[in-house]
Amino acid sequence: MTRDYSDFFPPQAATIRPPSPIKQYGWEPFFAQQISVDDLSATPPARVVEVHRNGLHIIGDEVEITIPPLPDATVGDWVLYDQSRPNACRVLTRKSVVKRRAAGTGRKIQLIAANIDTAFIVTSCNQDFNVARLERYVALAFEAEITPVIVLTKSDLSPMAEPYITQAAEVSSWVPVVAMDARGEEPLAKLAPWCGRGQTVAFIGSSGVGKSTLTNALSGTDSVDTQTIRDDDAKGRHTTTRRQLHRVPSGCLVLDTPGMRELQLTDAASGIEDVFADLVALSSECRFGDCQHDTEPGCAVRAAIEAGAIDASRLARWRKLKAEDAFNSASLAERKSKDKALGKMIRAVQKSSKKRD
Ligand SMILES: Nc1nc2c(ncn2[C@@H]2O[C@H](COP(=O)(O)OP(=O)(O)OP(=O)(O)O)[C@@H](O)[C@H]2O)c(=O)[nH]1
Ligand SMILES: [Zn+2]
Repeated sequence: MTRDYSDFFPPQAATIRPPSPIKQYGWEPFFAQQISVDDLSATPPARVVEVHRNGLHIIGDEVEITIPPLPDATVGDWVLYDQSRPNACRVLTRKSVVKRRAAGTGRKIQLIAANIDTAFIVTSCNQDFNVARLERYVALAFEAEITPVIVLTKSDLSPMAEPYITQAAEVSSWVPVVAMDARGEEPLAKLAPWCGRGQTVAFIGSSGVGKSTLTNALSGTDSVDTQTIRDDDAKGRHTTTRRQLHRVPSGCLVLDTPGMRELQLTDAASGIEDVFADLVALSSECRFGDCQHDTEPGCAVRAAIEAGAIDASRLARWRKLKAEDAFNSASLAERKSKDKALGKMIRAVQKSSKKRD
């Protein structure tokens, strides 16, 4: 009898080879279940890792190529690469998508990025810290179906980071808060839970809060600023054209697109409801279904404020965010309409946003 000793030997090289490119780029069952085995061999999946003016750079298993732009694809999308008709590649259903409305006529929806798993909402422990802004970004992430994480940088500069952490934690009980000095080793360890292999992350926040510093910390380099590709645009100004996913040593993919940094609140009604879920729940107990929580009798929201259970400023911020969203989401025609209520609300929002940033 021959005995099988194979269990005593180390695994064969073949079984420990690195994951396939698509796994490294975040391929997972959510996408796999959208395609048949036939699709898989005829039109292999590939991820859009970079968008530039004349095409989309895609990477898959044994595929790395630039294809013509597809009207409904953006950075982060998975496409089924059709070699014979590259300009007709199918875009797979997304796990998440960030969009915005273009300025100007038509206010068409523009896709910013797809299939982001985690949005790191970055602010610093100093005068940049602003609860209303955090709520706005968290609402955007919820709306886009992205996991938000609040990152407080410059904890080394503030003798008292604790009050900032407490306030950030009050934004939503669903959103973790991590504080750090973005310049050292801390980011790698503290962001690790969201930065595993194939995870796609993005940094959102105002200028100067440390987004590039954090990106460099994950990359283990200080190359982000210097690597930015800049093109002269028609007006002779320098604008960055880079919209790309880059892989970092931990195996996660960091999205770097200027559009992510300048997000407006648009079409985010349900994201706002999620951030203010406590107020939404209370509203359902108001006597009137359309209660404005103003002077109406039987208002559960005002009762909670009077009882000290919620802060009046939180109600004010909820209203402002809803108004801002309604304004930004309105079509041009709606904006021009003579609807007095909308006009009044728009003026109020414009006035308050001038004060804000
Ligand atoms: N002391 C300290 N400085 C930091 C920290 N994070 C960032 N900085 C510094 O703050 C400055 C701005 O950081 P950036 O990473 O360029 O900020 P950014 O968010 O990428 O800014 P934009 O590119 O303008 O959007 C740099 O000089 C950083 O070194 C931190 O945690 N502690
Ligand atoms: Zn009410």
